[in-house]
Amino acid sequence: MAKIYTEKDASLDPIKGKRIAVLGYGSQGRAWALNLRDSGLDVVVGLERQGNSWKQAEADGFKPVLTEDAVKQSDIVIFLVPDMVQRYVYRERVQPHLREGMDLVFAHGFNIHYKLIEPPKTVDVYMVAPKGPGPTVREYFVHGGGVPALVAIHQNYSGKALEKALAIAKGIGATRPGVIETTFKEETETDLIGEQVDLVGGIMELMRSAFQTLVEMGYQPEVAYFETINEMKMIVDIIHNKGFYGMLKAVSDTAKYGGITVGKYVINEDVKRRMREAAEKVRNGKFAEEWIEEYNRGSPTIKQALQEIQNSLEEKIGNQLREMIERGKPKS
Ligand SMILES: NC(=O)c1ccc[n+]([C@@H]2O[C@H](COP(=O)([O-])OP(=O)(O)OC[C@H]3O[C@@H](n4cnc5c(N)ncnc54)[C@H](O)[C@@H]3O)[C@@H](O)[C@H]2O)c1
Ligand SMILES: CC(C)(O)[C@@H](O)C(=O)O
Ligand SMILES: [Mg+2]
Ligand SMILES: [Mg+2]
Repeated sequence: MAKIYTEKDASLDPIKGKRIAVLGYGSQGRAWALNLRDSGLDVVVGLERQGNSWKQAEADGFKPVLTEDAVKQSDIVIFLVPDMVQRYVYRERVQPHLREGMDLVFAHGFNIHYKLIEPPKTVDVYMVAPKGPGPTVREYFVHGGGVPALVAIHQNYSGKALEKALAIAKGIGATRPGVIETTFKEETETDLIGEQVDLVGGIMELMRSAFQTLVEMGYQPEVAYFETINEMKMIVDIIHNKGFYGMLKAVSDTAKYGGITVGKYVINEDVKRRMREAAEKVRNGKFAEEWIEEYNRGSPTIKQALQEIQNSLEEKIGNQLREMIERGKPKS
């Protein structure tokens, strides 16, 4: 059984009075900086230059400073810049100012697990990895909840790394639901595998393939959009609240029978074999190598795919229907 920590196991005391540098003010950076500040902690936002993130941080009431100035004045440094950028930020802005006893904190284990960053033994290195997108980390916190997270310790120089990881988790709201103890290896590999085969890649291509199938068969794209893409949230919300059994209870017997039989026919052993292949590429480091190379070439695959998706029929139809979709959303 996994070790789960909740509010009663965590205190802010181990990090009270310490200054926390949040490096990056994007998806997670903004959520963490705001949540930690609202939890009464001393946060400074560190950024590379005066761009959009800088303006956003100022609009939220922070006084951002350059990355290395944030590092110099802080005890705890949280890496919330993109994974591919972290090793450069570490090498150029963090490492030269590292002091014995400082903490390096990650929201995902990529750079530590694949040894792109190798900190000295005299600092604590730990992770608090929210299991949800940054804007949700903020939204749940504001409404009194929190997104569950994983915590892991890579280096425990002080002997207090777990207490501090739990304090950060509490500060962002994650101990309200609970946090699970893991390792950098388990978090990194499961996070990458999950987002590839399921959360990001799998679900998107499942929905797009279903949409395209209906349209290619001559059905109206608007009808196809509501059927294969828009309704997904409603079904997933029921799974989220009540599990698969609860979802199957909520749909018709016709949908139950069709779903149970055809689901396994479409998402078959062959699909699972490919999931396993993708997972092995994460485990043996091939995916990391491939992603680093893509990033070093200027991320052409990402750029091309974003353009293709933006111009796709499903996206255009979705944008056309967005007003209608918005009108139907609950008002409170
Ligand atoms: N996005 C998520 O919901 C999510 C969820 C869990 C964990 N994480 C992890 O959190 C970390 C941050 O990811 P994110 O998605 O929030 O990042 P992001 O892409 O939203 O980060 C953007 C921030 O990084 C800065 N930045 C971008 N390029 C930079 C560069 N070249 N040099 C310096 N700063 C640069 C931007 O100015 C901005 O402030 C990653 O380790 C990621 O794996 C993200
Ligand atoms: C939000 C996700 C997909 O769970 C996260 O892992 C990320 O990398 O953005
Ligand atoms: Mg991820
Ligand atoms: Mg994730």
